Amino acid sequence: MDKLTEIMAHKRREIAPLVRPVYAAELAELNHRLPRPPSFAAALRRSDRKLAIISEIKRRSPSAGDIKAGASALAQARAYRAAGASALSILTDTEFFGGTLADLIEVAADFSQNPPAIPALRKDFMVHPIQVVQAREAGASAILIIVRALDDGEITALHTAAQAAGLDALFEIHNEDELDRAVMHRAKIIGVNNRDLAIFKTDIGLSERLIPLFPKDVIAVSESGFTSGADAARARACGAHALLVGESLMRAPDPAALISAFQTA
Ligand SMILES: O=P(O)(O)OC[C@@H](O)[C@@H](O)c1c[nH]c2ccccc12
Repeated sequence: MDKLTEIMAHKRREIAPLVRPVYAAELAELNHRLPRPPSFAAALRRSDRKLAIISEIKRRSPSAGDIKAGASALAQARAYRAAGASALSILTDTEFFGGTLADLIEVAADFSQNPPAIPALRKDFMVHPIQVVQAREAGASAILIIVRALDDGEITALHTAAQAAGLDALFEIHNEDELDRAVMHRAKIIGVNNRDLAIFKTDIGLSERLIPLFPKDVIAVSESGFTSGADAARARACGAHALLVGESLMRAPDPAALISAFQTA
């Protein structure tokens, strides 16, 4: 069994006790009642032509092991914001990545009380609309849809729920077939994960192959494996609007210097 399959099996077991029908009316009511989160999509389209940097809070991962065990999500988020990050990606999976939904709640609450708020992606293995309810309540601006991990019915349910709740969706893909599926679902934001989650090999060449095939109106994100301005320059050259960066920023003694190197590549 590859790692993604293992993670998805665990996630389905983890959320099983929470699963219940989630109707459009409930999501619309939630969206109406809660303050509107900052737009994730808008943050990725910068007017100054710099690359948008989605900065990730990730304490550990199956591929890297411990990255920054015990890191404060709030301190990390504040450092990223001060460094000019366009958006955050907050891992909320505990078992494999050492994050929690409480990390997202803490950061979103702090940012809304002490502006400016930058949008946060709930980075988790979404399988059911109940996780969209959680994301909206926690203060997220977007959810992740990993195309390879889901069937088309699940994708429709998640995407429809996200739209009803006022959230954007980042569709994550690894090959041409998954790109076709994301486009069929009318994805507005598509990310190429340069890391193959089955075997943990990272290759920015995957973005160079796939991003030029995106429809012109889609926001293009290149995810994983960025450590230098030279890496970022490759993503920009093939048409990426945004980079999703985790490990190198978590480890950086000065995230601001690295973010600025990525932005101006
Ligand atoms: O730490 P990196 O190599 O900069 O990668 C960040 C991000 O792309 C990666 O964490 C990621 C991409 N897709 C995911 C899906 C689930 C969990 C994690 C991820």
